[in-house]
Amino acid sequence: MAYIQFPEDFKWGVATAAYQIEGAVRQGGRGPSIWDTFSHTPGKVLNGDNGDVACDSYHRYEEDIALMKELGVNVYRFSVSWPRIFPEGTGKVNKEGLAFYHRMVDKLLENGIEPMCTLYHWDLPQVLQDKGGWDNRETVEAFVAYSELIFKEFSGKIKSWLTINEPWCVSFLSNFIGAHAPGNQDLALAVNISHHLLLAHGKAVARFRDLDIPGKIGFAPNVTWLEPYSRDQEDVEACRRGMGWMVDWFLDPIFTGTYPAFMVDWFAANQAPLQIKDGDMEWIKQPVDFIGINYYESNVGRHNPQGGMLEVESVDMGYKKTDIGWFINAEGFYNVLTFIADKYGEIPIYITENGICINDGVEDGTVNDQRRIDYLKGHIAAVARSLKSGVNIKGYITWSLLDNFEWAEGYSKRFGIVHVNYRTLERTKKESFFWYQKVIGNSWLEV
Ligand SMILES: CO[C@H](O)c1c[n+]2c([nH]1)[C@H](O)[C@@H](O)[C@H](O)[C@H]2CO
Repeated sequence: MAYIQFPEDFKWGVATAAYQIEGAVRQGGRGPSIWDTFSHTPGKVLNGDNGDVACDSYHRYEEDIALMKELGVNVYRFSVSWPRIFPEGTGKVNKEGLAFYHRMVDKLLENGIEPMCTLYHWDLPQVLQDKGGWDNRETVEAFVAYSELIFKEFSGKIKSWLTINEPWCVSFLSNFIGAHAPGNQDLALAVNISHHLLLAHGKAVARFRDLDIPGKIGFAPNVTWLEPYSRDQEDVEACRRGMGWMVDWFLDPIFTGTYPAFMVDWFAANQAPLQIKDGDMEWIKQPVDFIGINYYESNVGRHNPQGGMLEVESVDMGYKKTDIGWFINAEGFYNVLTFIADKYGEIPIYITENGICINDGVEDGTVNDQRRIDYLKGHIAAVARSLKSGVNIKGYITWSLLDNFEWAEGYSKRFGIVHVNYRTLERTKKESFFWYQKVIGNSWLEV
């Protein structure tokens, strides 16, 4: 049996997000978010599920941290619920909300687990959405004020910060495709929102620097790899668009201060012109200390004039699929990581999300999720291969510690290495938990 040894200082972790695990949506002074509204709107979430209770981690965080301690992780990536801090989005601070996160962060630190805080993981205060949400530049300033409060409140306790989780999902998935809250379907709106998200990110980074907060800050784009079905230029260009609006659109502005021209032109040709105000790009291109990469799947793509706004379609090449229907292809993980390193250089990278939807249930007190083990093994091996190729990867954080509220799919889709019984809220460690525990303990992978 061969082994891949990871660097001595390589970090291993698990990730969650506030709306997906906390519950207690009307407790502790929390205000409503766009996901409270969306999940309570009939037809928006499968089976009418919502995050009202979720995994009840607002009350059970100590049990969750005990699981992390047993697992042996050194990093826990979580998100702060903006409406738990500012129930109205701005203005009056909810002290109970701050106290909750202090309790949780203190418990992590007591257990030798480094907190990695995502400031925005999609739960925008509804009051701000009522004023236009991310389409309104005032929301940018509100985000900076919220970020500043959290920076100051947790300075010294939290030293790894992510501004925004997956701005592609917040802009295009939520305001063009419309599958997530608030559920708009308007490309011009989505392009404008994508710009405001980058502006909010850049201004928050600038404030972090001005306040001289100890630690490092980045953001977490979701990425994919689209392999052209053929060498036809049309297929190659279609795949570049499929990656361009997700990867280059959010990384180019931060690393070069400009948007990728091929996407600016494509959006303009689709009546969605990019509107930038003087000085915006200076704010956006604030240097970051690292980037979080969220990767799940890749596809083979080809040009199809009927293939949606981007004129691209996925070709089923017979790859295995997950229980949410995504293709499994660890090769694509290596390809996109090396693409990012080739294009954006030595920037430190944390894999801030990688995982698989496997809906196996509890049998005889455990969950034999061998397919999840196979996926994690292949994708962690791709990380090792990328490291060997010189990609500056500093850690791997799997999604997720717990089965949780999977957005528009509700509780029907399970990503956890710990099973959650949503009736009893009982946690059950899956076989993948014990497999990951061994990988972390040795910081090596058997291949
Ligand atoms: C298309 O996959 C995205 O990169 C992605 C996948 N995921 C995500 N983003 C989100 O950051 C998580 O909140 C989801 O729970 C998780 C699993 O769906």
